[in-house]
Amino acid sequence: MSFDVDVRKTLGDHVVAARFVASDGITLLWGPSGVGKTSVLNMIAGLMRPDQGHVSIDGQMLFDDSAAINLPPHRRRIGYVFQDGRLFPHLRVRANLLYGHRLAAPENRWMSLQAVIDFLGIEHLLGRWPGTLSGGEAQRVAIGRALLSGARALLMDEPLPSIDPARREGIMDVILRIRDELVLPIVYVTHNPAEADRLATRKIELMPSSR
Ligand SMILES: Nc1ncnc2c1ncn2[C@@H]1O[C@H](COP(=O)(O)OP(=O)(O)OP(=O)(O)O)[C@@H](O)[C@H]1O
Repeated sequence: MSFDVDVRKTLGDHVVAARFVASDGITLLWGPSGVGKTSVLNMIAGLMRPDQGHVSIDGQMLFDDSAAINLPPHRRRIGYVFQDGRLFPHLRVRANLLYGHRLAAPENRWMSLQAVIDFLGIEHLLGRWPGTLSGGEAQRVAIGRALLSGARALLMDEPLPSIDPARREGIMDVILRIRDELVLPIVYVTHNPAEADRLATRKIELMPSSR
């Protein structure tokens, strides 16, 4: 499994640009605040359209401006885990987990609900409302929802700062197990050097540039 990303977009006075090829492991996007890390994740996910470039995963072109290819987010099979979890507040944990699973084509559902529950240790949370979860619990559910959607890669945008420091270690272990046991490639954004050193297989440094 590999990413091939070469994207460029002008946002106001800034030009956001990133170019990398990444195989398995955790690819860290690194750089100062405002350089465009989240924008690059959004371009990979299909939530923001690059002005130029391409995004492919495992040889399948997801975006290519020169060939007018631009797959919508739900057809990219890329899971996105946000800093704040973003669970659906009106659905219990079980329904949140199953949301993307029901929409995924059966042949892409490579993990069952039970396998995800066991992997993340969240059996006891299934009947809870998102509003009652701790930051760490909510983040586990968000990761579970991404895995159940049939994702072949994950994007993670600062998934740890919203979590109580005592629970961060547990989520970091989950992320390392996703890398090593599930062998899913992850593109990861953090500002924390210790987290970066612990997790990064490779580091892509984004440089500020103006137009
Ligand atoms: N939709 C948009 N329209 C205009 N400008 C935008 C848009 N989205 C982001 N920007 C700007 O583009 C720049 C890059 O933002 P982005 O959030 O990608 O940076 P970042 O590196 O993730 O920052 P941080 O580390 O602070 O989260 C910022 O100057 C931001 O204000």
